[in-house]
Amino acid sequence: MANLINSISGITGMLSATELLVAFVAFTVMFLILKSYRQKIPKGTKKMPGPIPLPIIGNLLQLSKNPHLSLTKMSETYGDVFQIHIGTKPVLVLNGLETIKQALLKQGDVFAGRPDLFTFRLVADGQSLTFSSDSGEVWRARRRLATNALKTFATSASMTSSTTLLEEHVSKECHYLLSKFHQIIEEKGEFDPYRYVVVSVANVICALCFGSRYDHDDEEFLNLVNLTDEFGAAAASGNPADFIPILQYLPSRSMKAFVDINKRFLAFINKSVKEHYKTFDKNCIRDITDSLIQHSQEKKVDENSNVKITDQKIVNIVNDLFGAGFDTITTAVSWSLLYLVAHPEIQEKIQKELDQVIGRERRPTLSDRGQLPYTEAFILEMFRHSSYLPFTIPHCTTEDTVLNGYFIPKGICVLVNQWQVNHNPEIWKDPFLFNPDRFLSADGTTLNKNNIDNVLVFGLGKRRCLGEAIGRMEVFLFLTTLLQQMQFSKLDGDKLDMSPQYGLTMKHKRCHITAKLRFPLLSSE
Ligand code: HEM
Repeated sequence: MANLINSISGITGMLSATELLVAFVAFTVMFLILKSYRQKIPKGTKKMPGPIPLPIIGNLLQLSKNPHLSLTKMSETYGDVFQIHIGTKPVLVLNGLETIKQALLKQGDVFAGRPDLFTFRLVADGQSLTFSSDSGEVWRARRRLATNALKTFATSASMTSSTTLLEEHVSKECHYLLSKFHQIIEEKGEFDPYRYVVVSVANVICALCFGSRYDHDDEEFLNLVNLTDEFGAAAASGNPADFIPILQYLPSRSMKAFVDINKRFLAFINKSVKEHYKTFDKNCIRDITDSLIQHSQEKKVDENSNVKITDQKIVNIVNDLFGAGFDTITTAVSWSLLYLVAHPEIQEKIQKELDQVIGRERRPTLSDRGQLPYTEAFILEMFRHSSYLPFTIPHCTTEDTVLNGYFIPKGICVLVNQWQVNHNPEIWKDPFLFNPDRFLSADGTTLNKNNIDNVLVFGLGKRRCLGEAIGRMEVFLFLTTLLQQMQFSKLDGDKLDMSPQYGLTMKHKRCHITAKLRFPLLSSE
């Protein structure tokens, strides 16, 4: 003991008063940070496991450039429920299908919140149905309105034919898209599929929301719909700026771009909404925007509850539908084209099935879905293998709870790892192999229901994607219509780079492919 005191006094003798003060402050700060990491755990529950955080930055370095991969790796050590720290903020990471079902389905209300994140506040002036932290009565009523509006303007029957409005819009856009592909191939021999698919898909949701469409060469529209890469990068799960407040004040090129994108998006939507107000006629409801204006004027938002919603919060639901309705589907179609050129034998099998079931005289319709099991299996495998929405949008807990015996505090940000579920070797044999057959019965004639339910792409429970049905229909219609009439292939000698770039939706690098018509284009009628 005497030795220890001697050595301490020896050391202090060598230090100045200023150095001692700095050491004391550093020690106190460390102590306070470590104390802030310690949680009080109620009796009978366990503390969540997880990697030890560093002061100030937490586990930021371990997240790496691909958080879905690093968090999946961590789940092998810590299990389905674990905690990391981004900065000093705790974040819960959920893995494993059964655990995720337990949280989002069985304890759905508790896990239905959205965290109050810096980037989320920048979307739609903080009024977004999807990203704002509102998860109470107002969010529920807005969600119902959005769901009903989509149903009315997408899946109801068209006045002019026996198909749905969605089929009509997709069929028209596919015709323009195929003509455009054909024209570009004649001129240049190759094309960047994403560049054209995004306009066609955005035109479908534009038709539903605003009753309008734009040309493939409309620069203003092109600039708007091509902003999604930067949006997805900033809104991705685990953005440090959402958790380390000082980063919000430092100059950042990507954050400036994100603010700018949101402003431009809002300006585009507001312009369309304004025009709708000017020409609104309650006896002629033309599209989703009109129907939302009508709801706001008649205040028939929700007959079952007394919830009061501002007109603005009703009408700007169209912002969420437009934003969510094109990036997700464009990314699906574009990944599909890449898988098809990487696996020409799979493309050939799909085309054989299309020729047998649909032939070459008419276009595919939704009623063909049941007769095209191989095509459906391909779409499921594209969703699973790419897992291009690696996490759902972050959730947060609305009250203290217990999951798998672990204590989960109220208000904790929750990352739901869809990628881990879709690549879990306990569910999927050879998870990294692209193999549509895994979704088919042994004789290849029917889909395997159990495996379908194991793919996680649209989230689950209260916050599950409200456009899921339309999303699945649209991906099916775009792909079958394109593949029926055109054969796609990679450029000679080209090595496809299929590595995904991390974001809210993960995209492949832009690339060029080529294509040829399988028979003369079907007419637009
Ligand atoms: C293939 C296409 C699509 C995929 C893969 C997809 C996926 C997702 C995912 C993963 C979420 C987050 C779920 C969660 O946080 O737990 C979500 C939310 C949402 N999606 Fe989709 N989506 C697609 C298409 C669409 C379409 C076409 C629309 C509407 C036109 C749409 C509207 C929404 C909305 C409004 C939310 C937020 C729901 C809420 O917070 O209550 N989505 N989607």
